[in-house]
Amino acid sequence: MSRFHEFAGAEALAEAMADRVAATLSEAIGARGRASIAVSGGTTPGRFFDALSTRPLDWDKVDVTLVDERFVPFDNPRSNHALVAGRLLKNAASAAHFLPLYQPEPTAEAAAATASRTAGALAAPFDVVVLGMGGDGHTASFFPGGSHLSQALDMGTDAPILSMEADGAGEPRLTFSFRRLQDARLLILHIEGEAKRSVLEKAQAGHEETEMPVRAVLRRAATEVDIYWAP
Ligand SMILES: O=C1O[C@H](COP(=O)(O)O)[C@@H](O)[C@H](O)[C@H]1O
Repeated sequence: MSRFHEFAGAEALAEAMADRVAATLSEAIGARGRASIAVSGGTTPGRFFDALSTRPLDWDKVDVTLVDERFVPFDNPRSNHALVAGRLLKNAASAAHFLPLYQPEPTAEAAAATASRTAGALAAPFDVVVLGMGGDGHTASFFPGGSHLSQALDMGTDAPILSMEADGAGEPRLTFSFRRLQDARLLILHIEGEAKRSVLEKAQAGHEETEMPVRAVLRRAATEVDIYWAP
């Protein structure tokens, strides 16, 4: 199940999404003393990060992590951590506590095991999860043909963070499991552009998760998905 929120442009979307996310984090701090958010990387969330970073919140009580990461160090231009550091962890949000998925281990598999003990130990469920989607129907690092795709999508998988290799992924990846993402108190899928709207419609029209893993989120997430879209 999902709700579709359409905006005239990317700026309006970023501001509205930042208001919604900030309100959810604020409620969480009020209710439980701390709040958690897992965000995506890639090219889409930059404007949203800029907007969210200015929202007045008790940011020192907010834990921020990534839904997925490329297995590259911070100084690599493809690092999702570097994106979050530059666009989100600034202004008021510079006081937030960031938990990285990347770990300087010899393999992505070893890094996933280490990250499972750190970021993976954040209390479940997340207060907020913001997912993106690739043109191939991947979300987080649930890639079609991914080496650990079936484990990542399996609700029986205990490991909170897994490694993933896939032809379309570039470098090896680290990803939170579907189980750890799907029950967030606020679960957002953020996409922009006509091409991604078409990909979304194709995903909504079919069932096969191995073909388009975002279908797991659209069809099986415990939390209703809020889809934010602008042309
Ligand atoms: O590789 C990734 O891609 C997706 C989508 O990225 P975009 O550039 O099309 O916005 C992103 O959600 C994911 O976090 C990232 O690692």
